[in-house]
Amino acid sequence: MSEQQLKQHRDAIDRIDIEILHLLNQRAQHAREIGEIKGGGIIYRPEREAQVLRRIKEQNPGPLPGESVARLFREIMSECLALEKPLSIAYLGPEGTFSQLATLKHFGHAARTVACSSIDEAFRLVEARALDYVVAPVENSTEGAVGRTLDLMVSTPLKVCGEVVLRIHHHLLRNSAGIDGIRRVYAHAQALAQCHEWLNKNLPADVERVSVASNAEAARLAAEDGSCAAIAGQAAAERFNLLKLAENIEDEPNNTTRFLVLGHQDVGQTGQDKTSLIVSAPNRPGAVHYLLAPIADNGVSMTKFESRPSRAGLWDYVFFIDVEGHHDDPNVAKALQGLMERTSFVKVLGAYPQAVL
Ligand SMILES: O=C(O)C(=O)C[C@]1(C(=O)O)C=C[C@@H](O)C=C1
Repeated sequence: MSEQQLKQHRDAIDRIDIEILHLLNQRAQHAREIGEIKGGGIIYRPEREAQVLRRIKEQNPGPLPGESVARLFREIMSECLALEKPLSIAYLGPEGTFSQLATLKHFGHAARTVACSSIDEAFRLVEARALDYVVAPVENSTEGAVGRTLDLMVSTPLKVCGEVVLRIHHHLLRNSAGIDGIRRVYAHAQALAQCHEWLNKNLPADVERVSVASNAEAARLAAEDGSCAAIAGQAAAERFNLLKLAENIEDEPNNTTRFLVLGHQDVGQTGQDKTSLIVSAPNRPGAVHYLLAPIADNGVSMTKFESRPSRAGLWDYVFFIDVEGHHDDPNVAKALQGLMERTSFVKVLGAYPQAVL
């Protein structure tokens, strides 16, 4: 390519960048005016954001991939929303955890993310309206449910208004090169379990495995002591300046964690939604089958079914159920009505758009 051709393309990029700049600011001006119309009401509208991102993916002519343009527009909306009112989001800290990554993936980088010392504290701060939303891990594809989040959902007045699905990649991190001399590996219990086979194959049997409160805490400890390693993600590696001795060491290559976003609002329909609910059933043969019949009878698909012992009575269970559709969709509404006729405890946690990114 000649210098002349290069210059022509760069001149075109310069012109386009200025056009994009003006268009971005026009967009932001509309968002600011929408903020004034909302007049102190609810600013964050998950249903509208999902529609914007889905439309962008559908109408994307390329060559940029749909996922990439959706990520860019995620950030554009994040900045536009911050002009209306900056949001503060609680997550299970410290900084550098997968919960923080999930929060940024969902709300974009203009949101203020606030690290909390426990999932309980994160819920409490949002319940007390000190922060706007909480992002809490609810299930991992390899390790299953996050019990504490499920337990909190039974009693919280908060409503589920979104979901985030995050691919989880774990790395073996250390403050110097090579595996020799590692005496101990720190990680969150779930990360240790998710990398169990890799550790068996690749580290000497006498290396101690120590579970700590978070992956970021593991990275912090490994940064301080050269005889220790950590299992954690990219964000923690960067934050604590650690070397990656081995990448993507999770046993299950499609390892994903699903998070729920909770706040104080109801979310409208988008046509591609989920509804989360909790029901209880007595511990009798056939009770669960009888209870769930209205879901199948109304043609509603169940995407999750998780049982947990109820705190109320010995051997009674509560069931965490996700179904496709919004609780205002006619078939879902009928299924819920049927459930309510068959059990004394149904709590609809919320309806929200299916994850777009
Ligand atoms: O449509 C709105 O209600 C807006 O406030 C605009 C906008 C956007 O930037 O597109 C910003 C924040 C909302 O969460 C949804 C969309």
